Amino acid sequence: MSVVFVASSLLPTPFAVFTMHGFLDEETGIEHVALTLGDVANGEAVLGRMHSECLTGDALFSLRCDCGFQLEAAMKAIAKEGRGILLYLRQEGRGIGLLNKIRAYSLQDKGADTVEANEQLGFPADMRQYDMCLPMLNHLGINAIQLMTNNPKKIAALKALGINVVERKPIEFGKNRYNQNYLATKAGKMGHLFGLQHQQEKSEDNTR
Ligand SMILES: Nc1nc2c(ncn2[C@@H]2O[C@H](COP(=O)(O)OP(=O)(O)OP(=O)(O)O)[C@@H](O)[C@H]2O)c(=O)[nH]1
Ligand SMILES: [Zn+2]
Repeated sequence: MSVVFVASSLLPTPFAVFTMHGFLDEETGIEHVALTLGDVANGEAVLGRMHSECLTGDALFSLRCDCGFQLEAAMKAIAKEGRGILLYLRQEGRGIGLLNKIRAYSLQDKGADTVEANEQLGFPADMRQYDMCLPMLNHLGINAIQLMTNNPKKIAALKALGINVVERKPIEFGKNRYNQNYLATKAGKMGHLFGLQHQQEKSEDNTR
């Protein structure tokens, strides 16, 4: 995989003024983004999130999933810490793409769960790769991460790439009546770790 750095700029947000770094996968033409805050290259472990694109949740306020809430919570956590990294990975719909995700949602409207819907379309439940993370983190001088995730497969994939995940930080936000089944399937069929977050963090901000 040939992922190269292209350009950096400031990105003011309601939470902090991040620095935004753009990367290009020269083989596929896919553009990825990293947001950093503070000195992330000083050798100390960095609070981080590797967030896969979810146009519906991240930009269109969808309540079908928890993605947008997790994205906002991660940015807020990094802002609170004053230091951290968010990789925004352009692998929509766990890698099947936006239009196939809409096809999958259509099947879910008829009763399939999120895994069954992918399978009925001929895809595995999760097609994501995390290879692009390594060149992005290397470019930014980061070698150890406190990772915000509930997904043990994400941790395993990053570790397999040689990324030093020193700690997992739960990130449970955005539970609502529309994503109950989605979250239950994540926990039941995909091995996600739920229910371990501190009560205080839960009550902090569950809705936008
Ligand atoms: N195929 C499919 N993809 C979905 C569905 N709901 C959300 N997604 C995608 O699932 C991915 C979620 O990414 P993340 O939030 O980074 O990862 P995660 O595996 O949920 O793990 P966490 O780190 O615990 O959030 C995004 O690419 C979404 O577009 C769905 O019903 N079907
Ligand atoms: Zn989503």
